[in-house]
Formats: sequence, structure tokens, C-alpha cells
Amino acid sequence: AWGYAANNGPDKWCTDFPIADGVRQSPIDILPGASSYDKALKPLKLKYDPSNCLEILNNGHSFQVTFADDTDSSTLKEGPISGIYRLKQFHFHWGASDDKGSEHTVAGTKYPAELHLVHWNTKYASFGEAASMSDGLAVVGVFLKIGAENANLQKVLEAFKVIKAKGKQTTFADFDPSTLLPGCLDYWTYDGSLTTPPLLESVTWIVCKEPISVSCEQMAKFRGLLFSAEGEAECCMVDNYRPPQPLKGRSVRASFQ
Ligand SMILES: NS(=O)(=O)c1ccc(B(O)O)cc1
Ligand SMILES: [Zn+2]
Repeated sequence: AWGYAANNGPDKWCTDFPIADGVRQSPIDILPGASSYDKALKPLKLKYDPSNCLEILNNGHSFQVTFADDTDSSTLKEGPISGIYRLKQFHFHWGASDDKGSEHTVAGTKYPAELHLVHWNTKYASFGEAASMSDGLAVVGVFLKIGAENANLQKVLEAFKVIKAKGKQTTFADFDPSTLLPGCLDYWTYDGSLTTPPLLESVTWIVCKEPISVSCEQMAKFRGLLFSAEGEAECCMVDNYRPPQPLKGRSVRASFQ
């Protein structure tokens, strides 16, 4: 199965998922100087209901907080998208050290981690159906940079002790993901893909310019999670990021000047 090790990592994914070499793959290196300001881009309209929060799980390649998506109570609207997209889950990618970990990079700069808030277009019947459509998904990416402890991450970090190993999950209630958004919601946007297999080219990427903070002690807790299941040789969950992919002629738009 795919992973992030030398034998099953990003350079090997094309064997089982040939779209890995496709025309709209993610992540990318964002070049602010080459992105074009588009005054038609609207501010992001994010509305999340903490009561939709269901559980937190270690799926063996990240940890993820999943949401009830049977109503329009946690949604993304406006921004670069049309219609209503429902929040399905959020998760992170991070490095073994503070000098790497994000998937998107900004003029070559890597951040220690990146948050992804995954939404699906309600013009389709489900996440699964939407994930196969070119306008099916919208993922909001937020960079994490080393600084002050982020109190809004504490509840997530506290759950790590019960989801340390692959396959572990636990109930997780009343969490408001908007507490993880930066104050300024300026963003870059481009047409891309899932950054892990199946690498489907169905994502409108919305990458926030402003990072949120995370302390180095908090990053150490991310790195205490395991790729491995209970009873297997322990393998720290680190460097679960795909490197930037070729732009292949795509343009990146900015919502700000
Ligand atoms: N890393 S990502 O946000 O592009 C992403 C989101 C969802 C899935 B998935 O549901 O398989 C895979 C990757
Ligand atoms: Zn992701």
C-alpha cells in the first residue's frame, strides 16, 4: 500500500496511480510574483457548526477529524467557487523537523506543517461522487509556522494519546475548525488534485497567505503519532507530505493585491 517511505512514497505512487503524472497535480510551489490578482475573487465564506464534529482518527498517513456532512450546517461558499461545499474532514501534513512538512510551498519556502479543510460540492450526492468530478472538491490549506503555542490546537493534541497507532479512533465533539483559521483570509487559488492517492484531479485549492502559529512542543506531539498499527514495529508519523508538482501551464490567482 502507498505511504511516504522510500519503497512506497510519492516517487512510487505513479505505478498504482498513473494520474500522479497528470496535468493538474497538487501540491505546487506558489510563486507570489507569478500569481495574478483577480478582483472578481470573493472573500471566503466559511460557516462551521461545532456540533457536526464526530470523531478523530489515525488513518495511517495522517490524523483526521471527521464531520457530519448530511446537512448544510458546515459549509464553504463564495471565494473562487460557486455553489455550496460541505466540510467533510480536516487533517494535517508535517515534517520530521521544523524545516519541512508543508505540501504547498511559497517561493520555495517550506512550512513545518499544513492544515487541510476538505469540502465537497453539494451539486453531487456524496463526497465519493464529488471526488471524481473536476469541480467536486474544495480544500482550504493553512500553513503552520513555529511560534507561540496555539491554544486552539490543544484539544486536538490531547486526543493523540488515544489515536497514537494506525487504525485507532475516538469520538471528538464540539470542535470549531474556524478557530484554526488565520485572522486574514487572503488566499491563492488554482485547479489541482488530492495530494495523496487516489490523486484525483477534482480539487479547487484555496491556500491562505497568512499562517497560524504552532509551538515546537506542539509539533513534537504531532511527531509522536505513528504510521504503524499496534503490535507492529513503531514508525513515527513524520514527513507525510508530497513535494510540489509541475504547474503544467496552470495559473495561480490571488484574492489580494
Ligand atoms: N491531502 S488532500 O487534502 O488533498 C486529500 C483530501 C482527501 C483525500 B481522500 O478522501 O482520499 C485525500 C487527500
Ligand atoms: Zn491533505
